[in-house]
Order: sequence, then structure tokens, then C-alpha cells
Amino acid sequence: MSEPTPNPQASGAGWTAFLKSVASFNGDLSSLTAPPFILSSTSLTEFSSYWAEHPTVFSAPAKEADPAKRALLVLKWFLTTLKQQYASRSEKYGNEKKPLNPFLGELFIGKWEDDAGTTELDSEQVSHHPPATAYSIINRPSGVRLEGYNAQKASFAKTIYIKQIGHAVLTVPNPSVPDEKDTYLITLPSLHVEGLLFGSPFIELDGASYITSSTGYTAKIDYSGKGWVSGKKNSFTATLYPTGKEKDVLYNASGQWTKTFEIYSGAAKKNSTDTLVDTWNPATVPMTALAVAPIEKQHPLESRRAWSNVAKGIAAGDMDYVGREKSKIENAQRALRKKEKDEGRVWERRYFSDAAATGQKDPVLEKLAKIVGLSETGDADKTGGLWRFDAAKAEKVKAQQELTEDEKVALAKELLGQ
Ligand SMILES: CC(C)CCC[C@@H](C)[C@H]1CC[C@H]2[C@@H]3[C@@H](O)C=C4C[C@@H](O)CC[C@]4(C)[C@H]3CC[C@]12C
Repeated sequence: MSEPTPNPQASGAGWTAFLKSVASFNGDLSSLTAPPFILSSTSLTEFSSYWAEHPTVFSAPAKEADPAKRALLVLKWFLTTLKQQYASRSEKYGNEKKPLNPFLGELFIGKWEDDAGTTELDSEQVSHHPPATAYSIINRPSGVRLEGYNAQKASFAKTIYIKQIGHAVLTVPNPSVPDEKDTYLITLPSLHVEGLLFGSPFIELDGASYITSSTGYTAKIDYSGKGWVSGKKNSFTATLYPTGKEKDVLYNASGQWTKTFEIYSGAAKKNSTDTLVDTWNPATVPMTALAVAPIEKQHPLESRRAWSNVAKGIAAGDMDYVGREKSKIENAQRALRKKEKDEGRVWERRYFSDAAATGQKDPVLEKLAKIVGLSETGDADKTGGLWRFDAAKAEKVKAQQELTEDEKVALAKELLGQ
């Protein structure tokens, strides 16, 4: 990536007005009206796929018998996902865009097929007020599963700062003990937008995030941008230690999450060749493309089908058309929520259930949340629920027959006003 250059499209009054609106906004990112060149036709439900674009790295921990090395492989996988999560939309440095704001019930379904076998993704917008997306990713042969949900809380101080609310849970079968599984509780980093003033936005990560395991290991990842510690943008240092013994570093990793990083045993840092355990260079490890059903085969609630007209409008730069198509969805959704309220119902999520609604405690959070500073309630009040993958619901959905084209048209009319 080269340095960001000022964007000529951001020189006019429109961009100045946008910056003014950003400076006074109320923290609700979906309420920002951005100029056309900064609008993306990708919905936030798609972002869940960033967790597993290297399925062999995602599933690798299930082959490792040693629990400390398993925890290290989980840390390595997490670090490899950062480039995709936070920089992949900005391949040309400084062109991050505002994603589409998903509607309640929006789905993004796909799978990866490669040397790791089949890895399936189910992503669903489980809450609209506040907006929250939940996801489940399972690698079938190994049984490694990631489930999680997240919302964003934004604030403004010279630029946009975003705190991620939510967490992810990775379940890894223990290859040495049949039917035993490790769980890893993963916290999500905070971030901020850089380059906004020049119309060339990109993301930098802030503070620290953690991964703690039921097997007694914790990883701490410290993020730093240009000018701090290494002086390089997108930098991090990470340590893996027995939970509660931060000084007893078993492994450490450092580098740039957009470029390369190295992993060493013990606490000794870089350049100690005898302690070098592993390296990562995204340029040399091909990603597996996610396969998504063609639009005509998709359910009307699937993201790319539901937003296809809006996406066409954005590509053509026809903002009037974009506005009209967005309004159709928003109005239909508003009418649907009113109908549900009048009838004393709530929207039935297809893949996830709110564990907080049952009043039961979540066993993973009960055991691990305190270690990494998360609340045992999973911040359900800020994410519309404590969202867990519901295998029974998912089975039901997968067993359903595909809708006929007429049924799809009728549903799209009723749910999305299309
Ligand atoms: C660019 C600017 C003008 C508008 C602000 C856009 C803002 C809403 C976008 C920009 C980056 C987005 C992050 C993205 O980097 C990655 C992730 C990780 C993913 O797992 C969950 C979503 C999240 C946090 C995106 C949220 C929307 C952000 C902040």
C-alpha cells in the first residue's frame, strides 16, 4: 500500500458539508449522509466473511494436540484476519467507504471449498435498533466453529472513533480427547478513520484486544499506528501467556497486520532466529474465494439480492434512484415492524436466538468474560440480545424447499417493498 493521496472528488462543498455533519453527528453511523463517491454497495452483513478467508488457517488448531500450541494457532488465525477485516476494502490505500446499513433479517450466506474441505458462513442482521450482525462459520471436516455478533458505537474527536460492541467465540475440538472442545472468547478492537480530511479514509486499530481460552491461555494484542513503537502504520505486538500470568510470555508476535508478522517463542522479540516459530506474509498465501449463490437462486432476504437495485444505482452514480430504492426497503421494513407490534409478535431470526431472552447465563461468558473485561451479559442491551447460533433453527431453514420465483417476488414485495 502506498501513502494516501488527497482525493480530488473531496475538494468541493459537498465534502465540506459531509465533514461538518460528521463533526456534529450523534454516534449513529447509519444516520450519516455521505457523498456518492464514499458509498459502498456492500452491506455490513458481508463483513462476517472476513473471519475465514484462509480456511486452512481457520481450521488448523483442530490438528494440534498441545493446548498451548493450539492457543497459538488461534492467535495466528486471528492476526491473519485483520488485513481482511480492516483493510481489504482499501486495497488502494485511503478508499474506505461507507457500507450499506443492513435491514433486520438480512442474510449473507456462502461457503468456501478448498483443501480444508467445506467451510460454511451464515450471517444475519439480528437487530436493527441498535444495529447488530451475528455470524456462524463452521469448517465441516474439523468441526471448528466461530460464532459471534457485533455492533458499533461511534464518537467524534477530530475524526470518527468506533468502539466495537460484542465478541466472538471459537470452538475447537481437542484432537487428543474425543468429544472435548476448547472455547476461545475473542474481544474486538476499537478503530478510527484516518485520512478523512483529504477524502481518502482508511482504518487504524487502537488499544488492545484479547483472546482467552477454556484451556487456560490468554493472548493480548496491542495495536499501534504510525509514530508509536515501530513508527509503522497498522503495527501490533502480541503475547500469549498462561491466564493471569501476563509476565510468563510463552510466545510473542509482532509486525504489521496489513503486511508481514513473525511469531517467536518466549518473550524475546524480533531478530532472534533461534526462537522464530512462524511467519505470515499475506502476499504469499492465496485466499479462498467465498462462493455465494447466484442472485436468482438467493432468498429475497439475502443481501446481494435485496440490495441489487441500490448497488446498480451506486455503480451508475444515480443517487436519486439509490434514494428511491433505499426508501422502498426502509418503508416496507417500518410497516413490517408496525404490523409485528400491533400483532404482539417479533421478527423471527432464521439462524440465531437471543440467549439473554431465556434468562439463562451464557456458560462461555460466565467462565471467561471477566478475564478479558467483557460483561457476562454479552452487552445484550447494546446489541439487541446475546446472540448465539441456533442449530435447530438452521437445520429447519436448510431443510426448507427453495421458494418458487413467484413466492420470492411476493416476499420481496411484502418485506422489502420491491
Ligand atoms: C469512510 C467514512 C466516511 C464512513 C465511515 C464508515 C464506517 C461506518 C465503516 C468504516 C470501516 C468499517 C468497519 C470495518 O473496518 C471492519 C469491521 C469489522 C467487521 O467484523 C465488523 C464491522 C466493522 C467494525 C466495520 C464497521 C463499519 C466501519 C466502521
